[in-house]
Amino acid sequence: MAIKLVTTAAELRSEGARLLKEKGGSSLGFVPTMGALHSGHATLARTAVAANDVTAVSIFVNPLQFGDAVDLDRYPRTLEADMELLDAEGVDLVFAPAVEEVYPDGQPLVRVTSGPLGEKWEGASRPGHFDGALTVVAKLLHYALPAGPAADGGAAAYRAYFGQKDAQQLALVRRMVTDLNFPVEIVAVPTVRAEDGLALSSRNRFLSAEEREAALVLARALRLLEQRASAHEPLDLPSAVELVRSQPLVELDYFDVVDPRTLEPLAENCQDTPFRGEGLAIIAAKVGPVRLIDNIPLDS
Ligand SMILES: Nc1ncnc2c1ncn2[C@@H]1O[C@H](COP(=O)(O)OP(=O)(O)OP(=O)(O)O)[C@@H](O)[C@H]1O
Ligand SMILES: CC(C)(CO)[C@@H](O)C(=O)[O-]
Ligand code: BAL
Repeated sequence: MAIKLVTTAAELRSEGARLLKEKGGSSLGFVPTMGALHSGHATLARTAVAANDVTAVSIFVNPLQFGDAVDLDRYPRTLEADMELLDAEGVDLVFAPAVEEVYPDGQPLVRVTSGPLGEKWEGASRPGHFDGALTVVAKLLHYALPAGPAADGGAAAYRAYFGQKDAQQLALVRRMVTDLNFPVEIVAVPTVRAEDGLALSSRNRFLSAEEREAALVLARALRLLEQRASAHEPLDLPSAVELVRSQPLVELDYFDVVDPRTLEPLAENCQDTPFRGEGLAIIAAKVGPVRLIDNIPLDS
């Protein structure tokens, strides 16, 4: 394997700098993950590798973003397989720190606050989740920041890749880097789906065959709205909600159409008038033991 595994922030820094120098490189791509990698993550890695001289991926199951200890304990950890997948995508460096490396003093006293944008939707169901996620993303972005000048003497370009599947996380990360002046470009990667439409997620493995089949209604309902939007028809959100509610194994949490940046509902656009403009249909539901989220951009 050409890929290299590092476990400390110091190693990540020195290896990153060494690789940039060795490749005469002027750009570093960084992909934060929690491991248990699937084709969605592979696409993030591939996108980063194609656009940068050096690519680093972090694998860290961040306790700070889990409210539920059971969810944290059972989160899948598959480092060996993850390394193989990333090696095949041409990733240079994997940063897989222990919890003590990231939080040497236990719980951090000072954290990033996600504000009102972090309290709605996913934040309402998982209180504190986005403060925990943004705090670790801030730390990871600092760890991976390319050191030293690029080959041409300027600063190395620094890009970080996030999936559109976690739309609220993406919107919050964008706000964080803007509001707090992080020197990194955030690149969004479209959601990768299974052939039947289910958005890939590390937690899908906990679905039984029957639950997985039932979960397809999420993507189906989103597609319905997408089709109506592109046909310039009224979205008729209530009928799409009804479709999801008709599936007994699916316990719907929320389903709405929102502004992609603020995640504020676009209520007036969802009923009887043809949909106009840009929106994002977002959905979350519990299917068996798993909380699933999905979304689809609407453009009309
Ligand atoms: N299907 C997907 N398509 C594109 N990007 C994805 C997909 N699934 C996850 N990602 C992105 O990969 C990065 C790491 O996500 P993470 O490790 O939490 O994986 P995950 O599959 O979302 O796991 P889970 O949903 O169980 O938390 C995030 O930026 C996330 O948005
Ligand atoms: C961005 C992230 C790696 C932070 O722990 C996580 O929330 C994820 O995998 O989406
Ligand atoms: N992909 C989002 C991370 C989480 O569910 O904790």
